[in-house]
Amino acid sequence: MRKIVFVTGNKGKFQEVRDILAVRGFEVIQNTDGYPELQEEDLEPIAAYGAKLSAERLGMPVMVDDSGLFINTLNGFPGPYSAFIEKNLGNKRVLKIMEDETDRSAMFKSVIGYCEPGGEPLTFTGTVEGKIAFEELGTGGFGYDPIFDYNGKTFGELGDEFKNTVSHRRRALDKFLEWLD
Ligand SMILES: O=P(O)(O)OP(=O)(O)OP(=O)(O)OC[C@H]1O[C@@H](n2cnc3c(O)ncnc32)[C@H](O)[C@@H]1O
Ligand SMILES: [Mg+2]
Repeated sequence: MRKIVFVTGNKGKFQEVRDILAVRGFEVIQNTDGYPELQEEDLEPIAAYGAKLSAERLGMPVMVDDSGLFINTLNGFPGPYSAFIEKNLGNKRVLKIMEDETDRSAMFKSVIGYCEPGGEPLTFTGTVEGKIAFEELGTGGFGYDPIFDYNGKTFGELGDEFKNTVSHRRRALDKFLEWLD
């Protein structure tokens, strides 16, 4: 089994990456040392910086995952601020902001950053389109999953096993694995 270190403090992300990569013959080891997240307009530079910094600090190849929810009618908000908004407002307040909006289209995006010590960071991006639900539904997943509607059911309702076949994270990891091979 090939081993890979994943720097993240997010248990939900770790479990998904672990499950998706296990099937492909990887053992994923979580490292919770963290890295300062740049304030950027998009996720790629945040993931690249986090991967580079972590690879040098730990002295081994590492991966990170910077992800977020982009709501079209809010010009992509919360996007790179997704963690901050999740923590400080939460799903109920996001639903409140979206209360009177008819365009509910949204996108989840995941950027996997990978770097080896002394090397340049690489990024692999995956997205999935959906809609902001009108209420929180389901107990699966984590974070924004209960309000992210994918073809009529939320990721919270659909559960991890299904989510992992179509998610932004799965799509980003597919690209990463293709590159690794
Ligand atoms: O330690 P790190 O990896 O940075 O963990 P984090 O939770 O801070 O993660 P991000 O900086 O990437 O912020 C992304 C936010 O979006 C949420 N999120 C990311 N992927 C998600 C997914 O697949 N489903 C639901 N919410 C998600 C996540 O819970 C965070 O609040
Ligand atoms: Mg974070």
